[in-house]
Amino acid sequence: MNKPIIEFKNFTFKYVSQAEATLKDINLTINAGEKILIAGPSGSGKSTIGHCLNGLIPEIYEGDIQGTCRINGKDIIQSSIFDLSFTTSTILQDSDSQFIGLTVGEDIAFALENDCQKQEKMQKTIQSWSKKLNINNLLQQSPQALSGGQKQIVALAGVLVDESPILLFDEPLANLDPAAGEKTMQVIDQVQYSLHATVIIIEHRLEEVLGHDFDRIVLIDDGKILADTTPNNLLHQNKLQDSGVRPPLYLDALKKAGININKIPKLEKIKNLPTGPKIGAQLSHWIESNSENTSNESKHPLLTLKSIGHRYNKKQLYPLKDVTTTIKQGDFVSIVGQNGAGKTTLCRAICGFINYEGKISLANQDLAELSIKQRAEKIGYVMQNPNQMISQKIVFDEVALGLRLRHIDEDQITERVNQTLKICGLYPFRHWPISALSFGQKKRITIAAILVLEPELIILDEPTAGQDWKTYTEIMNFLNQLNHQGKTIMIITHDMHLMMEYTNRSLAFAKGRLIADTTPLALLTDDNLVKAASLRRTSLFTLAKHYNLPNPNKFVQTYINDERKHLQER
Ligand SMILES: Nc1ncnc2c1ncn2[C@@H]1O[C@H](COP(=O)(O)OP(=O)(O)OP(=O)(O)O)[C@@H](O)[C@H]1O
Ligand SMILES: Nc1ncnc2c1ncn2[C@@H]1O[C@H](COP(=O)(O)OP(=O)(O)OP(=O)(O)O)[C@@H](O)[C@H]1O
Repeated sequence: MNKPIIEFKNFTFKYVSQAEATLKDINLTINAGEKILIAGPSGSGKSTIGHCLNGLIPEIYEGDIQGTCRINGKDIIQSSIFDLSFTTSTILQDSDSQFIGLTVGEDIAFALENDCQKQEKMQKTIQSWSKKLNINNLLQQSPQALSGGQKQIVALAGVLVDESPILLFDEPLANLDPAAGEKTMQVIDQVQYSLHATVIIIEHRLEEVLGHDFDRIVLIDDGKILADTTPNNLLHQNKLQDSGVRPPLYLDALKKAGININKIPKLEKIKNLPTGPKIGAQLSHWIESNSENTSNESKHPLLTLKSIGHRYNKKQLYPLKDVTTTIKQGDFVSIVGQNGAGKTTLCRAICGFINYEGKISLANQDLAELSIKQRAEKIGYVMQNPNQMISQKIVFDEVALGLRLRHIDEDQITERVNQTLKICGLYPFRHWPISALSFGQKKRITIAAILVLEPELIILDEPTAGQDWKTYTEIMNFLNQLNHQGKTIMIITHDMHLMMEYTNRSLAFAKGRLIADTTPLALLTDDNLVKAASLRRTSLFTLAKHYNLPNPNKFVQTYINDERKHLQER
């Protein structure tokens, strides 16, 4: 078991187009059968490490290499992508670029066809994996007709059927609904157990992944390894926060309540936290001294949806149906629920990208009377996949495009674009080619390109998916600021804490239907709704339960109030 399968020795890599090395003097050994989490802020080089494991470096992404990187005993300089495809299976962050087959079934079969498996065995393998991942009803569908989360799960199946010794997952949870995310982590655990595979997961959402066991966390910052240790050791240090990775919420809650977490020996699982009365009493005291209810009831109706429906084709199992609700001026709405439930479809209808049943009005004007361009002046839409939105080569030009199309004066464009780039943390990159940026950085560009237009209603499809904590906070604080200035914001998200902390209202979807329109807290407290909409409670609820706090909701609310208070002070 202790045989190294991945060995980086004094490894430095510089992309051809970069002036500086992206990976700097990496020394990392991973043994066969280990399960490793690679965490670090956006642009720190996590995916670049992944590219070395699957041979994209140096074959596709050329650059200067110093030191060595050996995968399964072979130096990557001497291996081809083809050689490494037998060793490493990769699920990419951007699953769109991963599809080859015409149907989902064909796509999953592709890896097996490469291995020259018999048709019958292939069918069995595909059936078994698609059942485990709950996608057997999608096998005949075209991969391009899947929702964002469905694509992610199909890409995952394509990787798992391959049964390679190294499984590399680059942000596997980014687009999954909370229940599917948890299921995926369980499936990865099972695969590792049954295949004795080496599992490398690149993910910065520790809240979602740390409930599962990892041998080590490798923390990367600015191309260097900042820590390579057990989750428990790392949670006792401040390195995560210092490098901009958010620790799990329950640890933050313990700290906020004045509990010295360094005195607690085992931190990585809530169930292992000491259960004596002391911590519970301290948490209860914190709740009592901090409870206040914040509500910002908004008044004027802005967007009215009446019986909205859309069906892509006759085969569609659960078309969007009968969505009726009114979004008020100044609302900050989260749209949550199951992968494939129709969230993006609803937003496409609101923007007029697709035909729909029913009537949509903005401030009493029927939107059907407007052209898509006129609609876009009033409603800004930030899509899920940045690659579908980007059309320019240089960062500044991409953000300036909308203003240029509207013939705004060039001086004003420079001022507005620069201001937005600063807010989105992209100002230093303004003259960069977009192709040289990380996925997370590209996502931020597309948000900047919409924000710069200052529309009346902004709809964002998972703006924080794949974003590190710093960027997440920057983006959400910026949206929060816009919301406080009166802008109405709707946000599709699978991040339950984001929903709780930032939004005042949640629309929950399942199987094409709007099943709840309520406050985030009320939604997450209702067992039936949580199950039906594939949601998941955050670790704050689990902590409250672990300490038998009399009112878990009040505890969660206290945490949120505290976070909001700090937000206002910033
Ligand atoms: N193909 C490329 N060509 C040139 N530079 C690149 C390329 N891909 C990445 N980089 C550079 O390497 C840096 C690290 O990128 P990488 O994708 O490894 O980061 P990451 O830690 O995975 O980030 P994220 O969490 O945002 O995906 C980026 O800042 C980018 O400038
Ligand atoms: N272009 C398309 N053609 C045919 N069917 C589609 C198309 N786009 C989406 N669908 C189907 O419509 C349903 C709703 O998709 P939608 O993208 O609205 O889901 P979603 O709730 O946004 O999911 P996710 O959380 O995974 O992004 C899904 O079952 C999907 O397979």
